[in-house]
Amino acid sequence: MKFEEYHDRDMLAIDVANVMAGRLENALFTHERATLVVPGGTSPGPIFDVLSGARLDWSRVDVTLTDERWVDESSDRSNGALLRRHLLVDRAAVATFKPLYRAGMDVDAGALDVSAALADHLPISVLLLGMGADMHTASLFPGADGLDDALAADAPVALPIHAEGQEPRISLSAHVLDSAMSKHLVIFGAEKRAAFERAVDMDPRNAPIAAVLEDLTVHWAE
Ligand SMILES: O=C(O)[C@H](O)[C@@H](O)[C@H](O)[C@H](O)COP(=O)(O)O
Repeated sequence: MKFEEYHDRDMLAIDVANVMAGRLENALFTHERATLVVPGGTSPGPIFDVLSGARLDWSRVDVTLTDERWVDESSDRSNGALLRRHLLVDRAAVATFKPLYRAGMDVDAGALDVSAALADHLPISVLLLGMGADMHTASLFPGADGLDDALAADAPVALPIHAEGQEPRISLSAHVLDSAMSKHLVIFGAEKRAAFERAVDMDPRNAPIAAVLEDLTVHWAE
């Protein structure tokens, strides 16, 4: 695991976007298509704004999310809508977006459908993760209903997660995230840095980020 510290969030966004673009390009040298998986939330937007302009063959890139709130894209809670605004624009507009939300399905049925839809697009070529101060990543929240299943080695690709205070969520499973070829975590601020430093020695059931540490590069700014 590597820990990269940046002078500020703008420098981090530019560098992380550049690293991710380079890893996508490398994947496309040896594979017909590449799979890019990114989080929602408030941290990654500036990275997307830079990455979307990267000069690479986006027509051969499949983009999906680490997790999604089980809401329509018209909701301001939708991670899919966030991607359409910030990542699937500019040169990246021609990438193939594979949303996790399924209108007309409940999250259980949706998770089965997503698992089938993503099976042929694994392993992930480039993964960007976020993390909460509670050490959750994707929608793998400590104490959530569905977390133990999502941490299992034989977990399906995607699962429903029900966490206190959250709308129903769908999340990629820990082993799918952990098996990504290039893995990056973006966290900001002292609280999340301290939480991450505690998490590395914790049980993933209490600190789900601990389930995806292998070969992870952490990108941090105040
Ligand atoms: O649906 C989401 O919210 C994200 O996918 C989630 O996994 C996010 O990465 C963390 O909650 C951190 O969120 P912030 O970047 O907003 O702190």
